[in-house]
Amino acid sequence: MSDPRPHRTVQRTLPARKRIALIAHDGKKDELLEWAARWRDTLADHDLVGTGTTAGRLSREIGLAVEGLMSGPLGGDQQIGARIADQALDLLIFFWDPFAPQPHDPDVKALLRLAALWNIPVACNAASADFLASSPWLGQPYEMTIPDAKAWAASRSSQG
Ligand SMILES: O=C(CO)COP(=O)(O)O
Repeated sequence: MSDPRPHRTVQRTLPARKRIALIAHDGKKDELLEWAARWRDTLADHDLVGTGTTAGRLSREIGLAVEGLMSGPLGGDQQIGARIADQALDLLIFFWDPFAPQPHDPDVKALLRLAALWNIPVACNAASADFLASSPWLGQPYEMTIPDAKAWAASRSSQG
């Protein structure tokens, strides 16, 4: 059986102006809003995207420009995941609720899996988000490694 794990990596440079996804489950939305209000000026220097309800509240209540995708239970987590796979997202701030099972838990798991796979910095609560937002790399290009998708596809097609 083939090794189910990509071994080769390539370099990816995250741009100085980051594309940041902001997401919160209902039980965590107030916490995310509070956090985003504290970091408002920092966040305003980057391109923000969010799942529908979260993005709407960030725009309305804090005045941040946030591109709103589909609401999470309707596919928004998957849309964010697709951006990760396309290398079109640089940071994920996702306050998921450890106390509330979601009807779309498989989508949440899929999003977190893609973030881990593609080496995306992720914050899951206010403290980890503070660390990300205060990182010197937030406003600078950042070099990192990601799986080599071409080598992965080539090795799998040569086995078939
Ligand atoms: O459910 C979510 C993430 O899994 C968030 O979606 P909303 O921002 O639309 O509430």
